[in-house]
Amino acid sequence: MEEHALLGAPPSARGCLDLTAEALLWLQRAVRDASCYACCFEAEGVYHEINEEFGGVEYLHRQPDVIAVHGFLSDEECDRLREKAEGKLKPCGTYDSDGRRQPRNSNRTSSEALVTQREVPTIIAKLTALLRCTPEQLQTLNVVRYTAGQQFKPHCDASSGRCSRIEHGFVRSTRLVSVLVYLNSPRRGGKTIFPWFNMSIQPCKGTALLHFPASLSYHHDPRTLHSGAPAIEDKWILVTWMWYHPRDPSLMDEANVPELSSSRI
Ligand SMILES: O=C(O)CCC(=O)C(=O)O
Ligand SMILES: [Fe+2]
Repeated sequence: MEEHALLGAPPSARGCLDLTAEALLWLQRAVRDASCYACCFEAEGVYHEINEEFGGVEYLHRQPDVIAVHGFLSDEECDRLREKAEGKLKPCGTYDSDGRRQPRNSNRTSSEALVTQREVPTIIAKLTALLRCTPEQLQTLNVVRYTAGQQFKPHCDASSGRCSRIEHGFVRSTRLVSVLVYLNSPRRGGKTIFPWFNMSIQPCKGTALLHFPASLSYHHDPRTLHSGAPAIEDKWILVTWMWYHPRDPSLMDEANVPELSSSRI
């Protein structure tokens, strides 16, 4: 792999990260995108502002911003979420460019269970306070479990421009904030990795991790490429995304999503 004008030597050559060939291809494509959008980062790179006064906020990286919120969920809230989802998990799907769910996909080998907002009112209140958004801007929450060897290969959580039609009930919108909350603390494996700036985060129970996949002018930020590295021990997370616009309830109504259990968190 040649040294790149923007990136310098690839990360593996610098001995920082052992990237797969696939990840390097992603990076090359990201570099191409980045040169297209280089001017936008300065001129239009305005991102959603979260509530920095929310307890536990720590910037792990700036431009692009990656934020940890320590103690976002209590141990008990994490345990109760895992209990809710246990036994209800199904293999994760992925979504094509038209937002259609694709069955099992080798890029994302974990299992998931959707959690309706009515089951987790306390968590929704925390999310809306932290993100400064309405519940209707939140994509239906998802509890995800990775067992040994399972992973989510390098990807970005938004693509350029508004989504082509309807995704998860959101119309011609985009994801402004990605939120994942670690529900346990595996000691080995399962790191969240941002190869662009060589950052890897070891899951820590109750910590939320935020990044900003697209700007307020709908430019996706290729620097936010990230992956969930293969798990060694079980890894559990809660994931959701804050969208630019509220969901259209006639297209995706959580009233039609079955509850995982009768307990409320
Ligand atoms: O599991 C992780 O650490 C990353 C998950 C992720 O990127 C996603 O669900 O979009
Ligand atoms: Fe992601």
